[in-house]
Amino acid sequence: MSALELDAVAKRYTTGGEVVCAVDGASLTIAPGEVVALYGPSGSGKTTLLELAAGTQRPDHGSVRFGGVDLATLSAGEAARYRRSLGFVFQRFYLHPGTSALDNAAMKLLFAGWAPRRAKQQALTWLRRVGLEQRAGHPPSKLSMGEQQRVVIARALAGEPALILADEPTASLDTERGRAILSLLAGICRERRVGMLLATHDPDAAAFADRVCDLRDGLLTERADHRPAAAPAPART
Ligand SMILES: Nc1ncnc2c1ncn2[C@@H]1O[C@H](COP(=O)(O)OP(=O)(O)OP(=O)(O)O)[C@@H](O)[C@H]1O
Repeated sequence: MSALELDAVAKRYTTGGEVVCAVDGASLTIAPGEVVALYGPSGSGKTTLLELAAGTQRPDHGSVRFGGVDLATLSAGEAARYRRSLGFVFQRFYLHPGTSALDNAAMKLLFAGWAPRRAKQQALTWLRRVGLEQRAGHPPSKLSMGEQQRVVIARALAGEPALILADEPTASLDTERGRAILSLLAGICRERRVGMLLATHDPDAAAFADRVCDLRDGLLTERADHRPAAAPAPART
């Protein structure tokens, strides 16, 4: 069964009498462990589609289902629980500056009510998995951009997410570090059977996806001839 299914989803914004069709009848499925890129220029509707997938926006038409359940039918509490089950990886890291990589990676678990010791153990497991165990005690200011994004990935995966929503996750990184991060993230998603919707305007990032959907003015077209890029050699980030 598909993890996420968008069926003929449309979303318009009206501002000052002007109507913008941000997403125009998009249909898309993501299976567990599948990495799907939304590739398009600024303003093409990528973030809106991610928000529809997260349930933070409601479609004007069509449906968004997760595990077969239409998000529109969820109560406020169920919708909040669904959002908590997602892992978010953004261009900006949103790391807490005053605390260590370990505390940052554990933060979501602590908010979710995990006991501190267990949360830190889980966070450390994921920092180890992304190659940052030796830097666990460092605050974000003492980490490189690539290392900070690895903390974000550890934070997202520590909660054992049902789905990862990534919005331009490599935009703050140079090409080599971006490739290393994407390769790591895509590899973990496939290994853990977690689907990922990856919004990007970077062809290098899209290349790591199993499938690529081109977005233009809210219209989505899946590429028929896409083949995922091979993982690059490990690089320092
Ligand atoms: N809250 C909003 N109110 C009005 N218009 C909006 C709103 N959010 C997005 N839009 C418009 O919808 C269209 C799609 O925007 P969206 O942010 O989804 O695209 P994007 O591909 O993610 O762009 P970017 O890469 O620049 O973030 C754009 O024309 C944008 O101006």
